[in-house]
Amino acid sequence: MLQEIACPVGYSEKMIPVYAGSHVRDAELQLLADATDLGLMRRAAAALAHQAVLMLKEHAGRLYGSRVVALVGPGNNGGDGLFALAALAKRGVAVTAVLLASQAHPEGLAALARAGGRTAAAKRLEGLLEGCDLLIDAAYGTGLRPGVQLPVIPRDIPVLACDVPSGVNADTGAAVDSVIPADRTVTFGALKTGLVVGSGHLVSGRIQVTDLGLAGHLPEPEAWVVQGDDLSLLLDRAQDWSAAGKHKYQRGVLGLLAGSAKYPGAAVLSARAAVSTGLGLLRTMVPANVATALTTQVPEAVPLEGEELTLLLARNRRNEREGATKIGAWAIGPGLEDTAETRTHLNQILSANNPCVIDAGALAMLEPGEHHQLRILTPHAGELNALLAKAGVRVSSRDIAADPIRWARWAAVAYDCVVLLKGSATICTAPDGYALIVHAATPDLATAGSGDVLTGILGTLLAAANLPTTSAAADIAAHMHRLTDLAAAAALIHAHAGALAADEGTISAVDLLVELPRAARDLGL
Ligand SMILES: NC(=O)C1=CN([C@@H]2O[C@H](COP(=O)(O)OP(=O)(O)OC[C@H]3O[C@@H](n4cnc5c(N)ncnc54)[C@H](O)[C@@H]3O)[C@@H](O)[C@H]2O)[C@@H](O)CC1
Repeated sequence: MLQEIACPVGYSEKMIPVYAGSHVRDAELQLLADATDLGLMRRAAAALAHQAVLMLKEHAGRLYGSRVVALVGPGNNGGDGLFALAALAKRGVAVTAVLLASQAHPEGLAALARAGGRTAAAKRLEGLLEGCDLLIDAAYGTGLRPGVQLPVIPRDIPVLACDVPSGVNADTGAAVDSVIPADRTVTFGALKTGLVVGSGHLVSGRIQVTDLGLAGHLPEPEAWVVQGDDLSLLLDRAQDWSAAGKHKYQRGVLGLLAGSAKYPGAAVLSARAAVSTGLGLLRTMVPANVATALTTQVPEAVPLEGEELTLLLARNRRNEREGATKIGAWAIGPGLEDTAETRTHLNQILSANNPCVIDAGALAMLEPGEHHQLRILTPHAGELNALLAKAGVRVSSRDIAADPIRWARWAAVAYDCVVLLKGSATICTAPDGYALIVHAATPDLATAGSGDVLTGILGTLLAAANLPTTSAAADIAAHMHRLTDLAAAAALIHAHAGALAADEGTISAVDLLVELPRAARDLGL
């Protein structure tokens, strides 16, 4: 789902910085050490009440006489909820704070009582939800500890989450089974990691970031969320992308090693995606039984035989000095099966040190520990799991879902390359921790062949980026960042193609291909 994120003006020029929830909490505490009043909480509560008003107008069609129930926890999150209820009560809304614990924020309780709001015990929640126009979830925010059990809220009641949907770990995106999904989340001080990845991303709804003046108290962001209009920024950091005046070799030559009798379509999908993204020339290495289908469906592709590969890789090395490589990058893996021949080709290609994207079948043939390769691995959670296991790191798919940035980073370090972890929130990360997050526009992107399309898009971007081979890379960290930018750029184009295709109904990988040229053009490629 495309996550709509609204930020205050001036919050971020382009990419939206993301911070671990606990870092934001620390920054708030630092700020409070300077100012001991309830200023921050009042500002947070005012923003929460404002969004509640918008939601009431949208869903109930009125403000006066509407009914709002808030789940109020024992900490400051509950305090925010109580002050917000008080503000709503002053505007004629019938408000009730359902107290989940024996204690609640004292000043918040006093403000609610002064405004004429009511409190109720948790056992009365079910009855109070009947006829309720809006539920404010102010049970737990960044202070959540493990082991919480939350009440079930009927799906037809709109939910506004205070800071973080209760049950979500704001540092990681993990969520308890009883998490309360929100239609909208007002988050305070900064966008939190837990809202944009993992399960947290799926239950946060539309996000409104409220500035609390924490700048100067926050550490470096943990990651950035990138959206469609960030594409040019991501690409421009790598090079001049205008195709004007370039011949086909300068627009990029991509080698594709893909396909098998079992998965012939994967090679075709990657090849078509590469060509549709504006590649100069595609050279394809596929098994004989896939070649005919590929030539028929991608007539632009020029087949590459085993012997020619050896010659070409040698020529690549010679031409590098003249600045004109014959194959600029490789896309390896879609539909690939582990055979002796495949391994020979794979090793040949990898030893040439061209920038490459490694996907699907090729991931299973990769070993950790080779250093300084300009590679992007594109696993889904299951493949990441296997990659980590080979590197001696035992985690379950559930662990990965609960803290995807962390495990994607582990793999990036173990394989010393960029990792693009696919998911409804795709995470692109370099070994030094630089990370970008791209949200899928539609859950339908999780369809067979969708990853093959992504590999083709990314292959084209890599080929056109004219990156040096490893030996020429003076500053490997800077190059890893460029690869991360390109990986996120490919994910953005892929996501936008998905959004365009979803406008027409449910989507298949072929629908993505059809929309690719328009998606690339819309985003300014
Ligand atoms: N610190 C500040 O200055 C500000 C904090 N704000 C709000 O404060 C929140 C953080 O406040 P807190 O640090 O008080 O944390 P929370 O209010 O999120 O939760 C902490 C409270 O919940 C209890 N708790 C946590 N997990 C539990 C579990 N599993 N079972 C039972 N009880 C559990 C804790 O014992 C504690 O009483 C933010 O999310 C935000 O909503 C905002 O008001 C802005 C300013």
